[in-house]
Order: sequence, then structure tokens, then C-alpha cells
Amino acid sequence: MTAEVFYDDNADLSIIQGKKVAVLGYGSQGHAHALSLRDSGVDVVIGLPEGSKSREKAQEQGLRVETPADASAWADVTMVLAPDTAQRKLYAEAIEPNLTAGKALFFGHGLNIRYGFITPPANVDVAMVAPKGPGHLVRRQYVDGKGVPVLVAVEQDATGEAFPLTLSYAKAIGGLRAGGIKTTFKEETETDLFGEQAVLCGGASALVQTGFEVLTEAGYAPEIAYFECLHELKLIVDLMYEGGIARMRYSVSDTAEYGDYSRGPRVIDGRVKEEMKRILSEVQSGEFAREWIAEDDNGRPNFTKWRQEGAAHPIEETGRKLRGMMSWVDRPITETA
Ligand SMILES: NC(=O)C1=CN([C@@H]2O[C@H](COP(=O)(O)OP(=O)(O)OC[C@H]3O[C@@H](n4cnc5c(N)ncnc54)[C@H](OP(=O)(O)O)[C@@H]3O)[C@@H](O)[C@H]2O)C=CC1
Ligand SMILES: CC[C@](O)(C(C)=O)C(=O)O
Ligand SMILES: [Mg+2]
Ligand SMILES: [Mg+2]
Repeated sequence: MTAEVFYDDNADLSIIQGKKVAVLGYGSQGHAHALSLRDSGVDVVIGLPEGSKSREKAQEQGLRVETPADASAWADVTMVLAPDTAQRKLYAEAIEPNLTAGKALFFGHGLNIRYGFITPPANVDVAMVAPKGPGHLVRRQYVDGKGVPVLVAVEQDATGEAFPLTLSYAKAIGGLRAGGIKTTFKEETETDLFGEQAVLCGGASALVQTGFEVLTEAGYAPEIAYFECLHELKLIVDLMYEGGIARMRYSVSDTAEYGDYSRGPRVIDGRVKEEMKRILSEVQSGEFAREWIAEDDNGRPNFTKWRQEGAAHPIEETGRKLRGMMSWVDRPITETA
């Protein structure tokens, strides 16, 4: 089935400009949505718990900060951009008591709705604007006059106006400059979780680290292994981004292209595909979501251990040293793009 794609001309910015919007959370996505909404002429308030370390950042950037409950009580539209693991409690304590009929509850990712951790009342709109990119780049692209594509979905249309409102919000954060694809909470959640686990974050990190390990364990210089397996990957992916895999293959040597066809499928082989299918099944059944919420409820023991191990991988030290010599590479990820 062909996806329906919406661009700036298909959305009316004045709809969201006429609403009071609470953005709960001021991290990667929260700061990007809030600053771009504000720059698009929308009345925005940030909702953060007392003592949150994000409060100072939001205030420094000229935004009004309230508690999540006060921000939700004030708002017509509440966008939930707290961590997925915090949303269940945040909803029960601060949002639900203030979610009166006709208001709208927005999400940047569908996990809590898809797996039933949050069930809003029937008399409110429930919708999603989910950027297909990291929040810091969502803001950077908006500032640069570009945009990161978004997925837009309406789970519940109590007012009959939920979809135009969703498109209007998506336009205000720059998403419709690149395109907004209409989808469902189910499709966004399942494809997003699969993509980040198997390809974008999990698959890519494991591929890079393993390539680096194979070269350094064979005695090659870590600096060469870093350039070969990590730094140059961005340049290769840039070509795919601009013109597809065919454009990348046009630009690399015939030798590289022959190695690509003859060796690539030996690395990403049938076993890898079978494992990807198992990962997708765990996403679809809710097994992954239940495991992750339980890990968080339990104080994140595995997450913390794996984060420490990842940060201690030799590729990180090599990269830090080399990036220090490339002023244009280590562009800091800041809250102002
Ligand atoms: N990261 C990304 O680029 C993407 C994220 N998403 C989705 O966006 C949502 C937000 O993720 P992300 O931006 O990564 O989150 P981050 O971890 O970057 O930021 C979370 C923010 O929420 C605040 N926070 C923590 N607890 C609460 C609470 N109880 N009430 C209100 N605010 C709270 C944090 O404050 P403090 O400083 O105190 O910790 C921080 O400001 C998730 O649903 C995620 O799946 C979707 C697309 C991409
Ligand atoms: C790829 C990871 C992501 O899904 C994203 C930036 O789109 C996330 O959850 O952060
Ligand atoms: Mg994503
Ligand atoms: Mg995600």
C-alpha cells in the first residue's frame, strides 16, 4: 500500500498557533519541539518536575517552565516527551487529572499507547508526531531551514479535528518540509523499535565495533581501524542518503563494489535475517516493551552495565583522540542546535 505523504502546503499552521501547547520533557526531542514551536509562533510551556536538571536549560532559552501537572492543566495540547519509561507514571499523576474533554494528548513515539501502559479517556484526541531522527538534528535542521521527516498518526479523534491539528503541529517543527507520512501508533511503534534495534543503533554499532575489533586484533593500527570502520561509514551513508545504495556504488571503486556484492551477504547472512525476524516478533508481541519497562522498574541494572561497557570500548578512546584533530567533526550536540 502506498503511504500518504503530507508537505507544508497540506497543513494550516494557524491551527497550532491558536492552541496552548505543553511540552513535557526537555531532552533530545523536547527541546527541539519546544524551541521550533516557539519560533513558529506557538504559545509553549515546558512541563518538568521540580528538581529536574533540564529546568535551567529551558529557562535559559527563554521558555516558561511549570510542573507537568500545571503545564497540562493550562494546555489545550499536551505533548509527552519524557522518557518512554517515565510516561506511565507521569500520565497517571500529572496528565490524566488535567485531561478534560476536547483536549489533545500528543506523543513523539507510540510505545505507551501501543502496549497499553497508558489508556486515555475517549473524550480527548490522541495523536502522534514522531520525527524520524534524533532530536538534536530535528532542531538543527529546523534552524537551517530544512526538516527531518515525521510520522503522523491519530489514535483517537474525539473532536473530529485531530488530524489537521496533528499536521499543523508537524509543520511547526519543520517536519513537513521533508514530509509527514500518515501511519498508525501500531506501525510507528513496531517499525521504530525494530529499526533502532536491528539496523540504526544496535545493528550499526555492533557492525562498527566488530569490524574495529577484527582489524585491531589482527595487529592493524587502531587509528586506521577507526577511520575505516566508523569515520568513513558516515561518508558512505551520506551517499546512500543522497542517492540510494546505487549512488554509493557509483561513487566507490569497482573493487569496492565487487567486494560489496561478493562479501557483504556473507556478513549479513541468512542467520542474521532470522535473528532480525526474532527481534521483530519480540517487538510485535510486546515482549521487548515488557522487558524494558521491567528493567527500568528494577533500576536498570543491565542497561547501566552495558552503557559502561560500551563507553569503555577501545574504539571510543581512539575516536576521541582523532576527532580532537578535526574541529569540523566534533560539532557539539547542544540544546540550541
Ligand atoms: N531521542 C530521540 O531523538 C527520539 C525520541 N523519541 C521519543 O521522544 C520521547 C522523549 O525521548 P528523548 O527526547 O530521547 O528523551 P530524553 O531522555 O532526551 O529527555 C527526557 C526529558 O524528560 C525529562 N523528564 C524525565 N522525567 C520526567 C517526568 N516525569 N516529567 C516530565 N519530564 C521528565 C528529562 O528531564 P531531566 O533532565 O530531569 O532528566 C528530560 O528533559 C520518547 O517517547 C522517545 O521514544 C522519538 C523520536 C526520536
Ligand atoms: C533511532 C533511534 C530513535 O528511534 C530515533 C532517533 O529515531 C530513538 O528512539 O531515539
Ligand atoms: Mg526513531
Ligand atoms: Mg525510537
